[in-house]
Amino acid sequence: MAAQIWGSEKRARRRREISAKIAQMPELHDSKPLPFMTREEKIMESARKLTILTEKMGQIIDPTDPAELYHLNNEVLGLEGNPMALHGVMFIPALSAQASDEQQAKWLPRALRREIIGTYAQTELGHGTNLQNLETTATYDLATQEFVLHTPQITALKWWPGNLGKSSNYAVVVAHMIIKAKNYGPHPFMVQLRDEKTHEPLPGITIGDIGPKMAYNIVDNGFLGFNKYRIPRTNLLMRHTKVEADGTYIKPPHAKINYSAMVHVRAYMLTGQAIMLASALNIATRYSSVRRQGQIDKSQPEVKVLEYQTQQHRLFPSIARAYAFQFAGAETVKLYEHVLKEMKSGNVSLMADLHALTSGLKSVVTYQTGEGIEQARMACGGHGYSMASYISEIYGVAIGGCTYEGENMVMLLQLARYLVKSAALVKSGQSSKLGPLVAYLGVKSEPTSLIDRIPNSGFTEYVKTFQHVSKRQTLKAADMFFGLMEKGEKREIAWNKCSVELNRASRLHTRLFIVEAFVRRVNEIADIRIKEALTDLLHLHVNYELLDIASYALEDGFLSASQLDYIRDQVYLYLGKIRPNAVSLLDSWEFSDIELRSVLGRRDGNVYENLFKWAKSSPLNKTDVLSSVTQYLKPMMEKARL
Ligand SMILES: CCCCC/C=C\C/C=C\C/C=C\CCC(=O)SCCNC(=O)CCNC(=O)[C@H](O)C(C)(C)COP(=O)(O)OP(=O)(O)OC[C@H]1O[C@@H](n2cnc3c(N)ncnc32)[C@H](O)[C@@H]1OP(=O)(O)O
Ligand SMILES: Cc1cc2nc3c(=O)[nH]c(=O)nc-3n(C[C@H](O)[C@H](O)[C@H](O)COP(=O)(O)OP(=O)(O)OC[C@H]3O[C@@H](n4cnc5c(N)ncnc54)[C@H](O)[C@@H]3O)c2cc1C
Repeated sequence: MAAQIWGSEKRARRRREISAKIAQMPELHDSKPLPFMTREEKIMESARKLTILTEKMGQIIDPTDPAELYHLNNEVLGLEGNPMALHGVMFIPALSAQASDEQQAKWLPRALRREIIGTYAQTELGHGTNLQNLETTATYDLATQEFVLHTPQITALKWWPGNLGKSSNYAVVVAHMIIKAKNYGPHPFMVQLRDEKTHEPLPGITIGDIGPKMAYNIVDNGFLGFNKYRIPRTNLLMRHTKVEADGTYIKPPHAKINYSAMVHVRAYMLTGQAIMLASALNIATRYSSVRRQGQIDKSQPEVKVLEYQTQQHRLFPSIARAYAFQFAGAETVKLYEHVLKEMKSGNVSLMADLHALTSGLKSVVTYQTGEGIEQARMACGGHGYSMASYISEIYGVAIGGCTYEGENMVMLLQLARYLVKSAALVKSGQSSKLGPLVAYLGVKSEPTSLIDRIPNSGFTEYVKTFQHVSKRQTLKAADMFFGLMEKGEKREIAWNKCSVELNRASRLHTRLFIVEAFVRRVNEIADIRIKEALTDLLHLHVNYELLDIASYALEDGFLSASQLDYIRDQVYLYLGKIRPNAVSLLDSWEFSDIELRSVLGRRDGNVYENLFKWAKSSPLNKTDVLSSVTQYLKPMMEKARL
């Protein structure tokens, strides 16, 4: 099963080997539980481990393999980020995709050797979503052949970029490029921020940390202002766009090609989200098979809380989602790598499809991951609320994904643009022009769902039902939009008035893709036992998801009330079938105790003793009487007694 999750037997074996090596290297372990550290201590601890990793990485992993690097990071540095998180996640990808060969030769080896630390500085205090209204400017000075970076007002301060505040000395900065008074829109520039020897900010740069956040507090998300700060013309990233010495602008082959670093993260973050969901579920499911509370049959002893159907209903559909996201994420990464290769050789025709797909997936996956992790926390009762469970930290980190790389509603609306264009093709009789991901929009469906009517139909009838609801909602939302325009409404106003319906279509389309990716994977599996376990999980997935969106299928009578009862019964049937495999389905992800950082989720199940040990190690317990008591509470009580 680990081979299915991680992509191959070799990958699963390598993960195990890497975890085993890390277990033998105490210098790479947290020196004390992260929840007991201050933010400064955590950053220091992370930087300490990061430096050791830079030295010893080659002994543990193949540093050129992104999957091994990701695993190493998760084990050693953890989910809360690290002082170089954005260096790998966005700075290097931005340089790789947007810098010319000559620029790459100059900067990439230094970045890869970690001679310099970089980040991606795009979002500002006043604007994150609407890139057209970013306010930082890069004005070309023809006389000196330099760009002059400037922050005209407070809202133009860069705000949020990870590791910008304190750790990075370089950044890819996105600014509006102005040449001879003409604004060419946002473009990426390579900018040195700090002196390489002293790490002091360079003259003309104002920089710092934006303060503590809901989670990710090891990352120094920062602010950045420029006061007429000059950089050479050749620091504009010039793989696709060029500016010649005389100010001549050579436009890129696709208007949005400079957004590729964002698409990179949107594609790769899906499996990251799956891992976080599976981690929280691993903790909750293991704990649920240790925790005994109450009886189902009063004549029997107290049961493990995992025996309660409500507990299973709370956890198991999310287990199925974690697998579904991992499989859909793996497919998306493959597609991304393919499109990137094509883009590098000048073919930009697949960019729109990839943008639409990753926009929808990013939104649905992060939202449902957040939901699943929060349910996992509640499933652990009181102990879930303790930082000893570590679930709250996983939650805080995971839901950051609903916001970064494009706020979820906004990204769903990006997919909706693609769906509406596709609907227009269907309506004008040009269905043959539909791309493969939306081809179903042009296919006539049966009048009613055949779920429960065709024995042994596998998952075909389910897929058809998802296709039907997605198609219907897409065409309905598109009709609403076209209808408003026909009545004379301006395009943008009409769009806004339909945007809730449009986003519903985007969610349904994305959920269909996730279901299809799960079905594709299960169909590929040769090993009978693995196939059987995953088929059970897929049954739960399709029935649970369909129940969740049933109103769309009921409103036009595609599903009947009796079919809905059948679907509900299937959910209960598969909850029971999955119960014996539940812990194993999560243990198959092979998270080590070091990686999980959870007292509740320990592999050995020795929860209570370790919770007590953990509590005793709280800094508050270093002394029996705190100074808050001697200074304030004790005098207060004494005064009251007089
Ligand atoms: C490697 C492992 C990674 C794992 C990750 C794990 C952990 C992560 C840890 C920490 C966080 C890390 C990073 C976070 C970093 C950031 O958050 S960076 C900042 C991200 N910011 C955003 O995402 C901003 C969101 N806004 C936008 O993307 C755009 O502004 C917009 C909403 C898409 C609108 O753009 P605009 O230029 O104004 O669009 P316009 O209306 O002019 O045109 C729309 C058309 O453009 C097409 N389009 C847009 N984007 C793309 C694209 N990327 N590719 C292709 N096409 C694109 C769009 O489809 C429209 O086409 P039409 O034909 O007109 O419909
Ligand atoms: C943990 C974290 C890490 C980050 N890292 C980085 C980084 O490394 N580099 C970087 O540059 N940035 C980074 N960011 C910033 C992040 O990319 C932005 O916050 C994000 O893109 C959302 O933009 P915003 O803050 O402007 O939200 P807003 O756009 O202000 O969103 C507020 C509300 O308005 C709605 N809204 C906005 N526009 C529309 C619209 N057109 N239609 C409908 N609704 C709309 C949104 O849906 C939302 O409900 C990070 C953010 C976080 C939380």
